[in-house]
Amino acid sequence: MILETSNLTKMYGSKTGCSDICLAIDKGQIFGFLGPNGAGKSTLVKMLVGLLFPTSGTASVLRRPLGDLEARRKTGFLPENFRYQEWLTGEELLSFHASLYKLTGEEKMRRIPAVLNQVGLGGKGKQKIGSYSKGMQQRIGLACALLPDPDLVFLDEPTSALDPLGRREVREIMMELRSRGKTVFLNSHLLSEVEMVCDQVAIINQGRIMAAGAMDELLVETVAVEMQVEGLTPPLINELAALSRSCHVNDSLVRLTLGSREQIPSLAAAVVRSGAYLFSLQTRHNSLEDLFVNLIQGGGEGYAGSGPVNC
Ligand SMILES: Nc1ncnc2c1ncn2[C@@H]1O[C@H](COP(=O)(O)OP(=O)(O)OP(=O)(O)O)[C@@H](O)[C@H]1O
Repeated sequence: MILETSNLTKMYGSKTGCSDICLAIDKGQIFGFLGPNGAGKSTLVKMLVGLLFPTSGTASVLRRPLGDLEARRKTGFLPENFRYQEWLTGEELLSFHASLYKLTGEEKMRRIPAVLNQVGLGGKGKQKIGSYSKGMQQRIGLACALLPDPDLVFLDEPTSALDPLGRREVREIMMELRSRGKTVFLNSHLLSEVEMVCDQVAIINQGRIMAAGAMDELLVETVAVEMQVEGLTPPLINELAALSRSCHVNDSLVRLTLGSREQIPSLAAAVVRSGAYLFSLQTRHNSLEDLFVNLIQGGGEGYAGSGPVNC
């Protein structure tokens, strides 16, 4: 495993940053780490890149203990709220980061133009960072993270300042990294983006992992159903709610989430038995957003696929 944590916990005094985090992430994956504001995402990433000491629990990064210098040299990190020295040019900033990574002179000469091209800043390296647009600043941050050709890269909201084309380019960069066997740990609020690129995801809320697994397994574990029913009565709504994980009624439209497709006939049977009229029943693609909203708003019935949960 490229990254493993076991009961990793961070307390800020009596306040929980994150608690009992158990993850195991394999090489060559794009791993999506999701959660609402204040859930504990940055706390976990900061522990994994060596910026915070855990209160308890253990972790290994690139098969070495937390804080190991060799592992840090092969780890890239794009923080969420970065602010680089505006008086430096893009090349000077990269050169500074290359020294921090202890790249040799030859590596510097090779990697700096390579990462500038990779993030779409080819030809812009001599411009001062103060003159960069927000999107360009995000790109130069990504270039810093990719500078050592890392085996593992943590990207905290890497596309928040980018336009749709820029977002697509960053997705392509992540996929290209994966195709070379690199591992990407992606923190993002953009669920559709995570759904497009990630192989595995974990959802965290109030410091605890609520769901984790391979993306395709998590999304088929629930079935979303929409029914058009005339003559809904409170007892019928109660019966439908009892048959489903979640049930929302708006006039004659009933939206439900089921644990499996096998439960669909019992919904139809309940409607017919009650004397109401079933005009339509359709299943719809369950998006990551559905899963996220159900878990966070529904108080969290956890799902665990065969994926990245470690304990
Ligand atoms: N330095 C700190 N001192 C005290 N509490 C902190 C500190 N940093 C974070 N917290 C608390 O820890 C919890 C997790 O915060 P964290 O920043 O890890 O969440 P997050 O998921 O990254 O949030 P966001 O998506 O808003 O960036 C929150 O309740 C936050 O208030």
